[in-house]
Amino acid sequence: MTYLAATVIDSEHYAMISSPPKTICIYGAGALGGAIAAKLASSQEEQVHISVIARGAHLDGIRAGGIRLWEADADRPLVARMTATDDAGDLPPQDLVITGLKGHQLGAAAPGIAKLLRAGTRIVMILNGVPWWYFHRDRQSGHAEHQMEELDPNGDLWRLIGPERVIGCVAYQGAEVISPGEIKLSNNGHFILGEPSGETTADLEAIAALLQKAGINISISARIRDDIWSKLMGNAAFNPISALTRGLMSDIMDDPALSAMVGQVMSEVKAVAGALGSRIAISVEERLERSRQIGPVRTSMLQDLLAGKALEITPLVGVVVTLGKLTGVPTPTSATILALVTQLDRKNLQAAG
Ligand SMILES: NC(=O)C1=CN([C@@H]2O[C@H](COP(=O)(O)OP(=O)(O)OC[C@H]3O[C@@H](n4cnc5c(N)ncnc54)[C@H](OP(=O)(O)O)[C@@H]3O)[C@@H](O)[C@H]2O)C=CC1
Ligand SMILES: CC(C)(CO)C(=O)C(=O)O
Repeated sequence: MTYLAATVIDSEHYAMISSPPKTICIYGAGALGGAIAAKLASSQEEQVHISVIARGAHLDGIRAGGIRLWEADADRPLVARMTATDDAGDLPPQDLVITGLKGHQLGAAAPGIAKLLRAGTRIVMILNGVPWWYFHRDRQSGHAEHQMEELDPNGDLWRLIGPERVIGCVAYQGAEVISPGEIKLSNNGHFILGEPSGETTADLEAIAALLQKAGINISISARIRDDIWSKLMGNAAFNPISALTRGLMSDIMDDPALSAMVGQVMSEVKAVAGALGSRIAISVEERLERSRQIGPVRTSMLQDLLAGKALEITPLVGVVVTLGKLTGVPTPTSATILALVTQLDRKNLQAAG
């Protein structure tokens, strides 16, 4: 396990009652959530209980044959069986919940997630983009505890879950559900975990160790917001542009006009992040080069478009524009892409019925 920056210890944090956690539920066991569930279920001792919340045909697939997980370049899948349901009320309160939901799906799932909580339950939220809890215990922006209505309509997540339970998670791991219950990873990726406060808590270390033991590459960050923005420099550009063009990441990078547009979005995201007090060490040129190395990957937004599902637009694109306005940073390219991809989403959902 690596530590990405110096840490500050602060005793005021939420703590798991059972550490390491004995009951773990993955809520939204899709591409990334399902991959983590399969690895956890295959690596823990008997007394640790892993369950998943999924729905529809994917849930049927998991119930019938477990999660079949194809690591990148594997010649056979890892098969992991676990308790699977679409009703959180079927499960007892948990020590740890890991969400694999998209940012725009969290609000609707909040009452279900709340059923899994008791004092001390921690929640790792795997998310691209700016998360709903972003300003909780934020000492760098001057907007501490600011709540973003567009990410958390009516404040349901803040009220029913509570930002104090959350551990942020940034995923550098490509994944796709390729058939019900079957998941394919596109690389041997890694995940970054961090408390919103920047502390290295006992919970954070216990959860990181648990995931590491399951064969997942984990880093702990004392500045998780910096990591969120560094990742978002890519997703704010590639995800909507890939949906608009139906192109793979490599198709976008091979097109000079599109890769220039990616660079413009990256500059805007970096400027907004800087205005909120984040330190992004990577330059736009280095970030572009890193994205080029990812190769022929279908982004999660393109996967959703092709499946006729709602797109994760607000956390990845809309919030960049909103926070640009909050901080006085111009975001013209992001605003244009936002208008285009919002219309695409509307038409795509109409066509899907
Ligand atoms: N996939 C990738 O390569 C990467 C994704 N990310 C980010 O990680 C996060 C998770 O993405 P990803 O793994 O792709 O997401 P997926 O869409 O693959 O998984 C989400 C799963 O949750 C299910 N779900 C949604 N709402 C509910 C609900 N109320 N009850 C039960 N199940 C529900 C979805 O079902 P349904 O399909 O029916 O909606 C789906 O199976 C996103 O923020 C994404 O941007 C980050 C890096 C890479
Ligand atoms: C493009 C990718 C895989 C980069 O990790 C991603 O984050 C996504 O598809 O949302």
